[in-house]
Amino acid sequence: MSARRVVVFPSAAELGPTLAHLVASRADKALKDRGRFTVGLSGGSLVSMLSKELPALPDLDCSRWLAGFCDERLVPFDDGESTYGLYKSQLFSKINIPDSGVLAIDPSLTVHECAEDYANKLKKAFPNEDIPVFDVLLLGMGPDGHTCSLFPDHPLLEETQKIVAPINNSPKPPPQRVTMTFPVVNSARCVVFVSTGGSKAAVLKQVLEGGEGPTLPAARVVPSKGELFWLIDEPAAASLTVHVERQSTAAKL
Ligand SMILES: O=C1O[C@H](COP(=O)(O)O)[C@@H](O)[C@H](O)[C@H]1O
Repeated sequence: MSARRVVVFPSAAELGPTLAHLVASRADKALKDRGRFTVGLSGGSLVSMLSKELPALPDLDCSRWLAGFCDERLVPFDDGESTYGLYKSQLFSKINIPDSGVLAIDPSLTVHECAEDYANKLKKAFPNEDIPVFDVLLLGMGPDGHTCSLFPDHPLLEETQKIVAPINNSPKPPPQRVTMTFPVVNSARCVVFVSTGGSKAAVLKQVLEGGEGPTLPAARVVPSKGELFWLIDEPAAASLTVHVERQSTAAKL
């Protein structure tokens, strides 16, 4: 386990370019070391940030990228809630990632079949690993402390066998989703949380500093060998007392 780095930016506008540089630098390393770059994407606010910042990087070559989804909502791709649908129209259309480089769910299946099908796609994409080891997982955190579709007090938090699990009763709509489980999340080489806005301040304090009550899902993300970054803005960091790094402009991490 390497040290957690909490990096605070004045606003999301300064944070975005640093996120893009971080992804690009880990992609360069992965391409040199292993000939491909594997990245797990999350939905929510990350979609627009990545879709703005990644295409703005000069010379970004995504031809050997493999992008999966840390979680996905079980809705048709043309539904506004589909994370794949949003990335397809906002990001994949602007970068040179091949269709074969995107591992999407099959939304026509039942939620259980869909989770199994997506797990099989991951196993095929990572044939030499019992648990897929992604180069980078990009995560968000909801105001309740959930990450991926791993929600507080949900039995899925204890899942140790499956690499992808179905969820039928997500407290945040839509109710049916599939999600990577903690064994996959904590096997990644690098995990990057992005959390912005004052609505995240209280939960961020609990996740990063602890407190009473059960450990929130986002606080259970502790990569066993990989790096862990929290990229946050000043409003989200407002209540923190732990050590943080402050950056006023785009930085290389
Ligand atoms: O529902 C979801 O929410 C989380 C957090 O989203 P945010 O908008 O608060 O950043 C997201 O990471 C997850 O992928 C998504 O399915």
